[in-house]
Amino acid sequence: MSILTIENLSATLAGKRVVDGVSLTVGKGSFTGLIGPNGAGKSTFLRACLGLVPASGMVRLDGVDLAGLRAAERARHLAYLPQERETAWAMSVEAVVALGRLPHHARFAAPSERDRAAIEAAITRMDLSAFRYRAVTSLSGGERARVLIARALAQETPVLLADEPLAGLDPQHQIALMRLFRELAAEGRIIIASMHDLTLAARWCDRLLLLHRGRAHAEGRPEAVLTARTLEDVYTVEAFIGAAAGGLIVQPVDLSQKKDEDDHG
Ligand SMILES: Nc1ncnc2c1ncn2[C@@H]1O[C@H](COP(=O)(O)OP(=O)(O)OP(=O)(O)O)[C@@H](O)[C@H]1O
Repeated sequence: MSILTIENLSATLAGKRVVDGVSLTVGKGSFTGLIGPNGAGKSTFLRACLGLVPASGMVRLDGVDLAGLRAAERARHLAYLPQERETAWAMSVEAVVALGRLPHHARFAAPSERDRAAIEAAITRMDLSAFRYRAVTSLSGGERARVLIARALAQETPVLLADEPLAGLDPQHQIALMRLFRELAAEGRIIIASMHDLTLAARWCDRLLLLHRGRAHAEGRPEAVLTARTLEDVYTVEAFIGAAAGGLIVQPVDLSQKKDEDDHG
């Protein structure tokens, strides 16, 4: 039973406390949505979990302190999809996905049967077969995003931390990705993904962590976290929250516009 325990995680950047004492415990099979307004600290929280920014607190996977591991070993535990999708070199899609296997074999070693199977599975899952020999630099933003997700999948880690994986994807691929994350969780992985689409977060995540000014403002099941009051307090928007088959629909609305129309109509 894998359990990821994040205790009192804090990070300070340029003298500002950007992540402030955030704790979260998630077990295998869970898909957690990390939500919060721009600048709330979501990316920094994920990067702090990975040891990519100086942080205090503790991140443990099944009791193992991840900060104490060497980079390659940590990469066998945690895969990370960064927010930045730029790729500098004109490598083929297949070669980029294969980079996900680097933590699993000795430098310069030929890919094993297992490596090849993981690369194939990731390419198929991300619907990239038609692109496999294309240079990543020739792909559209959304296609490139899918390549980087495939690279993280090929890493075959028990934990996947994804920073805005939905950004740049069309609705069909957004839903496919949320379904995939649910499947990966059902296979026993731990998924934490930051996102801004609250309806997708509510429908597909089994829990949400809402960050606000670096702190955990709310955490729990989507219905408990996504209340009109919370959305107003944290996002300073009013929202239509409706129940529909498959989960909540959360639609921020500008109620002042409606009021103006009523007043003048
Ligand atoms: N390298 C840095 N130096 C100084 N401040 C930083 C740095 N990186 C991030 N910040 C600040 O930390 C805060 C949190 O940023 P972060 O990127 O973690 O937010 P976020 O919740 O991911 O936002 P978004 O939804 O806009 O991606 C912001 O105020 C940001 O300006």
